[in-house]
Amino acid sequence: MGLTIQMLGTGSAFAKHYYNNNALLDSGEGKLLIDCGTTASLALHQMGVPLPDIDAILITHIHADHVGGLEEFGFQMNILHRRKPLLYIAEPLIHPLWEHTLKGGMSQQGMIDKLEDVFEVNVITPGVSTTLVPGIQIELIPTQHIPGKHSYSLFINDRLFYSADMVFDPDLLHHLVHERGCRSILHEVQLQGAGEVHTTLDELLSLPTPLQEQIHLMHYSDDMEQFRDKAGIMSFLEQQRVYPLADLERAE
Ligand SMILES: Nc1ccn([C@@H]2O[C@@H]3COP(=O)(O)O[C@H]3[C@H]2O)c(=O)n1
Ligand SMILES: [Zn+2]
Ligand SMILES: [Zn+2]
Repeated sequence: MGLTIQMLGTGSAFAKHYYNNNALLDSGEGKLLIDCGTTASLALHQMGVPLPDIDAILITHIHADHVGGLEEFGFQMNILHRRKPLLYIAEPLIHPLWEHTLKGGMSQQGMIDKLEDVFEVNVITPGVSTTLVPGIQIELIPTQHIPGKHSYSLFINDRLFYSADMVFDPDLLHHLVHERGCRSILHEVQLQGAGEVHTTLDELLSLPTPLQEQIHLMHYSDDMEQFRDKAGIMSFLEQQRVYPLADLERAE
């Protein structure tokens, strides 16, 4: 079986019709969860995926729609399943994830006082393609989102670019497609307004046609249906649909 990708949700941080923009990659040999937002455990429940079936979690950046479900995930796995989930994370995210996000809910005197007490923490180095679960290699690519906050997009199996929340970076997209063999792009999109911390639909529409053909849109707001015919040849990913990676790639 080839790699499949299933979005737990495709919504922006404020969406109510769509769950948080988190993804489940399945190589057939292992499952990797990309981000674990506030709605992750409910979405996984609806998808029929028990938490212990997930082999590892990878975090792109610290916002609730990407890490807000880690407390429940960690507690469920530790308390109900007696296992520490494997957490892949870039080193600069460890301190803010524990001190600013999880510690308030998870710390427990004499038992839990650091991230490693709940998760099996594996640090991954940006710029280095690393096998996280069998059949899934990820390279973290630092991308800009919020000034002063670290955020990492993903290059998966040397062929799929998965944007974290990020401002428009056309040079990176050109580089990946023309020099790195990238064959499809899952890109966050902000449908209306100025893209101060996100990439707008208008910015993506400014890309050359062959690049747009590779782009599938995610992390969109509740009014997405009004934009279906305004996105040109770019398509909107559907939450919880299982996409074989090959189906996301443009026919040559
Ligand atoms: N400077 C900021 C910071 C945050 N935000 C909004 O808050 C959301 C947090 O999650 P997100 O998915 O990164 O989207 C962010 C913006 O909608 C924003 O619009 N501008
Ligand atoms: Zn987000
Ligand atoms: Zn964000």
